[in-house]
Amino acid sequence: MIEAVGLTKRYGQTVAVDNLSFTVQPGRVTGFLGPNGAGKSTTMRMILGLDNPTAGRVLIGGKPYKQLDRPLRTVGALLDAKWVHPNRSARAHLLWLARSNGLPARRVDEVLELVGLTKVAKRRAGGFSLGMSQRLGIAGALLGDPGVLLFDEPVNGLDPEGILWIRNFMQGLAADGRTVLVSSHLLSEMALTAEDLVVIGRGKLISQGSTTDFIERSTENTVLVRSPHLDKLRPALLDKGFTVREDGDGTLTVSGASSDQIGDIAAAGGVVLHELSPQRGSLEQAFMQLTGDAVEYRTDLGGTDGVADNFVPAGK
Ligand SMILES: Nc1ncnc2c1ncn2[C@@H]1O[C@H](COP(=O)(O)OP(=O)(O)OP(=O)(O)O)[C@@H](O)[C@H]1O
Repeated sequence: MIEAVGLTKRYGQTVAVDNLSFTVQPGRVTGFLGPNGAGKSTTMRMILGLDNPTAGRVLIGGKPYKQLDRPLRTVGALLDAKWVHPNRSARAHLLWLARSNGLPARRVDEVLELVGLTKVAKRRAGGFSLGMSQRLGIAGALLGDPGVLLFDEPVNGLDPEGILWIRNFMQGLAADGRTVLVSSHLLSEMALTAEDLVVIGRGKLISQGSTTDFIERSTENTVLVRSPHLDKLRPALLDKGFTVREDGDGTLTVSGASSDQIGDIAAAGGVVLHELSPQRGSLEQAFMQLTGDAVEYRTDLGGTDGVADNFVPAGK
């Protein structure tokens, strides 16, 4: 478990992390989300003892990182996949990491196998594709067989196969009972990967809880109805107090009613339906809704499109 209490980090005038409290539970993947500059990387660095909090604390299994006896056996992290000597082979890189942390060499071969790099273990890491580099970074994080894992943007720049592999792998680690915290700007991917979310903006906590709750709380569930008899159905729905929006293409979007209710009303009025489909809000819509005011830089394009552009950092 990771537990942050009143965590704060100031760099001069900038408050990067502001009185942030949250917990990350074992046995599930927790997504760490926030607009650019929200303080995610700074928080991860503080969890890993790479940066000292100005105030507050963050504990891993009840202890600050610096008090862990054998840190690599407690927590593993992938912060920067390219953090590897380019002329070293994958195996040599991991052996160096293992030796400097008192871990046995046989563990290197185990983690290479786990991430599927055994066949290329002797190739120089500098020539690796991004996907292979991410796997090597993950192998490094797993060396000490830690119960807590942190991944900063692990799917950035990966192809769909690489993204799927990382998703399954992280979910497998969580299913083993590990605590897995992962930051990402790919919200559709996070919606599939993370059961829980910690969402921050301008260094402050915006939301913590299950991904499903986060989406349901901040988006509206509607039902799309297609029928050749909208003129008959519309007044019947309004009569029941539901909100109806005419979409202009032979469909209605109904708020406040379940598809069962709409189906019953249609049947009672002898209205033929060609489509009746519940529309769920997306993580992206929920994120826009809840983090709108916390965006550090915003172009004035209007609408959510302009805001969305700011969430995808250049080069990330
Ligand atoms: N070493 C530093 N010195 C000064 N300011 C810093 C430093 N590190 C981070 N900051 C500032 O702290 C704030 C939070 O940055 P951080 O990199 O933690 O955000 P982030 O959520 O990881 O952003 P991104 O999604 O763009 O990676 C930003 O305003 C950033 O400019």
